Amino acid sequence: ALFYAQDPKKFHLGMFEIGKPLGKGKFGRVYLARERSSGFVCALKTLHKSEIQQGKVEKQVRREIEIQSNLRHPNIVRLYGHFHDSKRIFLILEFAGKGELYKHLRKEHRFPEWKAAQYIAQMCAALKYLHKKHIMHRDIKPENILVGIHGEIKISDFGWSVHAPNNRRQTMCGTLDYLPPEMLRPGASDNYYNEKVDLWSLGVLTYEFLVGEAPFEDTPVMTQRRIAKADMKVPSFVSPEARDLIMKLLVLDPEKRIPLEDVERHPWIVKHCATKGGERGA
Ligand SMILES: CC(C)NC(=O)[C@H]1CCC[C@H]1Nc1nc(Nc2ccc(C(=O)N(C)C3CCN(C)CC3)cc2)ncc1C(F)(F)F
Repeated sequence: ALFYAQDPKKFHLGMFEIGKPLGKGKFGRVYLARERSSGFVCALKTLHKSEIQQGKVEKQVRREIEIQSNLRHPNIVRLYGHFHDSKRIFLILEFAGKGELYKHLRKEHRFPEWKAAQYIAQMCAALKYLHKKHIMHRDIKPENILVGIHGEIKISDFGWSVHAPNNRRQTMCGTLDYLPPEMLRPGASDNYYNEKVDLWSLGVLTYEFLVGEAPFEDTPVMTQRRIAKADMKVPSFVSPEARDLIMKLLVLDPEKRIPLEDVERHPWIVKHCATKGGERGA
């Protein structure tokens, strides 16, 4: 709300006091920043135009800005505005006080079931919000999730998100671990997939939170083969309820994956997430 004091069209670098670097994004650094007149603290993500042009990702960046600017959800990183100078594009983003989820996961090796269930419930809420707008994220993984000051999680990086249905083939970069089989299937020019791709990735995320590694982690060739057959083993230390949810999300046929409404009501989620007003009599 602080930003609305300014005319949204006139953001510029001089408006911000730049603080410590928060880390490196894909196309440039991210800095802690404070908007001078309001004192509002945010994250300023810089994208180098040269690298964007080389990477031929202008369209993706424009889409990321267009999509994320219109999203308002506690489990989605807010994009308040953007501006550019001769060399860089600047995204004015919500500052997440507890940083990058994947760093917490690496440090803790794996999350206790109560924490994993609460994170998955929050992911469900964010995905329900996106899917209602017919937006599929398509790149759900720990690296794209941040942690807010109260321990709540926030997804970001909408570079791969698109409005469903989508029958264009995009070249994916980075890890294959989270890709659903229908995005790996070769050929089929009318290759058609929809937001159910995010359900598969939610299953991979649940597995990785509880086990500490992705279910199909292997060499790239083997990973693709194992995804295509949903070939994975759930270790015995994972509770039967959690295993049940994972097996209902990692289903080859997108139509047979458990919908988000049923994920929210799943016994493993209900057991660990006291929903407000949902409590049964003690
Ligand atoms: C989803 C996307 C793919 N990821 C990103 O963009 C990454 C790329 C680099 C930073 C992050 N982007 C953001 N990070 C924050 N908060 C934040 C980050 C790092 C720390 C932290 O651990 N340190 C400073 C530590 C403190 C201790 N020292 C030792 C190491 C760094 C603490 C808070 N808020 C908003 C953003 C956002 F996204 F809005 F830009």
